[in-house]
Amino acid sequence: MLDQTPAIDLGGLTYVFPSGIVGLHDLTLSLPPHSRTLLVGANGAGKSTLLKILAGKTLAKAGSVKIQGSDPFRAPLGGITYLGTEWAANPTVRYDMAVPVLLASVGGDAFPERRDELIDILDVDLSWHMHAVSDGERRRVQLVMGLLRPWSILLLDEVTVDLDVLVRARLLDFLRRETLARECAVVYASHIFDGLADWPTDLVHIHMGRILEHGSPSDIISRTELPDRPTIASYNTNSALLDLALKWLSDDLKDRGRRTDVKRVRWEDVTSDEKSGGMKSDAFAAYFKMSRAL
Ligand SMILES: Nc1ncnc2c1ncn2[C@@H]1O[C@H](COP(=O)(O)OP(=O)(O)OP(=O)(O)O)[C@@H](O)[C@H]1O
Repeated sequence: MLDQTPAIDLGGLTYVFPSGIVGLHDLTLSLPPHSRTLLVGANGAGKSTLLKILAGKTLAKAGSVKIQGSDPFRAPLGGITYLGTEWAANPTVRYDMAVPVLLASVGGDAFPERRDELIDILDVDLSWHMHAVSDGERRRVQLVMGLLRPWSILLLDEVTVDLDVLVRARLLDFLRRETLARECAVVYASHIFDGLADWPTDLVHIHMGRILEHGSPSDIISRTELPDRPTIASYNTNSALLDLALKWLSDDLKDRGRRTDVKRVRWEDVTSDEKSGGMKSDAFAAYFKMSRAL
């Protein structure tokens, strides 16, 4: 019988920052094995916050998070790989260090075939030294290091932004092949939709810490009325996915309203009633909207 355990399963997940600001509100989401999920949302929507919780880096205040049936914070399974942009800013990856030394330090020799395939796909030059590479070249090394060990859940937070289009396309193709060949899943937050039309199996629209939509791109695109004219004057696209993202983010902006029109409210300002059971009350929704719009 096929294993039906979802790759990722969230039940009423709510996350509150230490400052008291609500970051994620009541997220319920199930992503199957072999899925490739694209998180779509404006800057500040909550994508990184969610990816860090999935990676087990932060503990959510309420609700449940299960990665292949286990809580990634309390009972980490291993096999979760999180790749974010902060790695490249770490001074230690800007020392005069040869790339083969770095790859060996993360166990490259244990996966020689995979290592060599990734070096080829990401077009990494083994004579590079980390103090003398471009941002995109440094990113390629990060990706080879991060993808070396076969992961079961891969969480990518905008790490393809500084890759050239060819390397990005080859990387996305590699990830697609991985999800087809093994029981693994990818969640990818990106603002770049070029070439992604056929890549995701799942789209998740996040707005101000809430999931507004989840489904397959074809289902969502077929049920969404997309404007026949560009959402932004003189910005013409040939991609239904990009049109959808532009529509979602335009609607989100209207829904959020002007930043100057909202006042900051904190978690403790919400009554204990609303925190415990009435999360969907108008008062909580208004609180949540205000807290996220600042
Ligand atoms: N430590 C913090 N305390 C309070 N609020 C925070 C904290 N860190 C982030 N935020 C807020 O949480 C919201 C979500 O941030 P997050 O980084 O998850 O957004 P994002 O969707 O990944 O955005 P981007 O596309 O810009 O990367 C933002 O409004 C941000 O200002």
